[in-house]
Amino acid sequence: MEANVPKRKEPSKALRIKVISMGNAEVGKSCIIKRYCEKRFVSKYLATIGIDYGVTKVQVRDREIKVNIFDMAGHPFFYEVRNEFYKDTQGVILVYDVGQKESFDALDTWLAEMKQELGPHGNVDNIVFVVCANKIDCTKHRCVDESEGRLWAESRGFLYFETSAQTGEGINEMFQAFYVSIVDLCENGGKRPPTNSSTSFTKEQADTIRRIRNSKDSWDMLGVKPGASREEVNKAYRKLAVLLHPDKCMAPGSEDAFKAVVNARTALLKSIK
Ligand SMILES: Nc1nc2c(ncn2[C@@H]2O[C@H](COP(=O)(O)OP(=O)(O)OP(=O)(O)O)[C@@H](O)[C@H]2O)c(=O)[nH]1
Repeated sequence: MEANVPKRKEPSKALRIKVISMGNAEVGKSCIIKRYCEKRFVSKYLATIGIDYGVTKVQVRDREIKVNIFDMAGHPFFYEVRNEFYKDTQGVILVYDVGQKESFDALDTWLAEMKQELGPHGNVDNIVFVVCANKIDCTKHRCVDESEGRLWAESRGFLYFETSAQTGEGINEMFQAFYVSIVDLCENGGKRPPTNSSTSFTKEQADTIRRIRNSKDSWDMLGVKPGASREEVNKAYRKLAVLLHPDKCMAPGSEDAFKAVVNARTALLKSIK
C-alpha cells in the first residue's frame, strides 16, 4: 500500500540568463546596475571601457536566477567591442537620460544596432526589453516627459520605468519586473508574454500621437494643407477625434494629443473666413 505522504516539491533548477545594458554614453547604465547590485551611487563619471561584466543571483517566485550582466559602453568608439555581445541575450536594459533628448532619440539606433548584429535569424521578439527613463531626480533639466517615453516603450511591447540611480527611485521595481518577465519568457517557451499596456492601443494611435507632438503648426497637426477649407478641417478633426478620444484610446499622451487637436481645430476655424 502506498503511504499517504505528500510529495515534496522539487526545487526548480536555477535558471541562467544573460542581460545587457544599452544606451548612449553617460545616461547612467553603470550607475543603475551598481545601485541595484551594490546599493550605492557613484557621482563621478568613469566611462565604461568596452564592456563591464558581473554575475549576480536573484530569486523570482521560487526560482533561483543566475544573472550574467554585460554593461556595454555607450560611446560609438566601442562599437567593435559591443557587437560581440548582443547574441544569446534574454533581457536588455535600454537607458536614456530624461534631460537629454538625443539620448531618447538614439533608442531607435540602439535597437537597429542590436538587430543588425543579431542578423536575419535573430529575433528581438524573444527578448525582454525594459526602457529606463533615467535621472528623473534632475527635474529642472527634464525635456522628455513620461508619456513620450512610455509611448515609445509600450508601443513596442517593452516595459517602461522612470528611474534615478542617484536616489534609487524605481530601480528595484524595474529590476523585479524585468526578471519576472524574463522568467515568464523562459517558461513560455522563449516567447515574450504580452504586456497589458501593449495591447491597449494600436500602432496607428501611437504614431498619430507622436505626429501630433512633432507638428509645427495647427494645419500640420490636423494633417491638412495650409489654406484648407472649413469642411476639410472638420473632416480631419473628426477622424482624429474618433482615433484619440480618451474613452477609446489608452495610449500614453492621448489626452494631451486630443486636447491639442481640439484647440488646433478651434484656432483654424476662427482664422478661416
Ligand atoms: N543626477 C543623476 N546623475 C546620474 C544618474 N545616473 C547616473 N548619473 C551620473 O551620470 C554620469 C554617467 O553615469 P554612468 O553610469 O557612468 O553612465 P553610462 O551610461 O554607464 O556611460 P558609459 O559607460 O560611457 O556608456 C555619472 O556622472 C553619474 O554619476 C541619476 O539617476 N541621476
